[in-house]
Amino acid sequence: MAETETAPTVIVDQVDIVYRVHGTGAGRGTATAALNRIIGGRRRTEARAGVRTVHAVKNVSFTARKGEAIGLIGTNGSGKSTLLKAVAGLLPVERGRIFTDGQPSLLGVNAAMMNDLTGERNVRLGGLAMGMSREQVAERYDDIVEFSGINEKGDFITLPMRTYSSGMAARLRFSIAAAKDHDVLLIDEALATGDRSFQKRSEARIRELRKHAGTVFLVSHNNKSIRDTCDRVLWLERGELRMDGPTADVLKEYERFTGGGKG
Ligand SMILES: Nc1ncnc2c1ncn2[C@@H]1O[C@H](COP(=O)(O)OP(=O)(O)OP(=O)(O)O)[C@@H](O)[C@H]1O
Repeated sequence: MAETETAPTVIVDQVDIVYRVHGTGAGRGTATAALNRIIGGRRRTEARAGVRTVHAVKNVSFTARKGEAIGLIGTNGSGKSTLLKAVAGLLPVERGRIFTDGQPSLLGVNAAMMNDLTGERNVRLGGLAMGMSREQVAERYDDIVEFSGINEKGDFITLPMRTYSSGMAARLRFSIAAAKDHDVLLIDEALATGDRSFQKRSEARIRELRKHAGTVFLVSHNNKSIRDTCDRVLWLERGELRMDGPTADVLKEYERFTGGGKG
């Protein structure tokens, strides 16, 4: 075995994920064309019965190891968030298997925060939800707020979350989750928000989490964040894993793909 090879934390083995949307009005226009492309014979019956299916992830396999920070890239709708949710155990797979070591924590911009409660209450409840004890939350509270930068322009932490911009809310979410060590931390776009100094703090924290032998996944449209944070990148396109390799190699191909238009 290679000296650098550490223990696997996530194994994704030939995974397919299909969304089924129940409703009326299916089977018209471009939706039909898209459906016909993505569904097999077995599911045409469902389509006729008004069940729309979206084959969001197709035959994806990879193994993640301790200490790795892995970027997930791909154009809109390519299946990045879907794959992350499945690794977090929040979505069932249609085919294949996902093994994870411990309970992965998903940190997304859509993660549940209670808008009518203050930032402070959300930090305390969010910390508990992340598995910290009451004492740990109390001990880390000041650091979490400082890390988030929420109070830089006033005492926002005592105001309800609904008064926050989406960037502030995303920063607070990241700060709560980052206050704890995770075996597997899944981050969806958190770093795309926030100013440069918050991004720098986040990147430094991700490096720390990696030192504590965790694995970090980062979904982002910000190639610079990916470059600064990740040593390996998975590129998904239309649900398929198009490339898996060192960050520089994958980003080079991806930038050629996105920057090159049709050519
Ligand atoms: N809850 C859902 N129900 C039905 N289809 C969905 C659902 N969520 C996502 N999809 C579809 O699955 C496909 C993959 O979506 P996903 O959000 O995983 O892509 P993404 O790469 O994260 O996109 P983006 O970069 O735009 O955030 C898309 O075609 C999307 O429309």
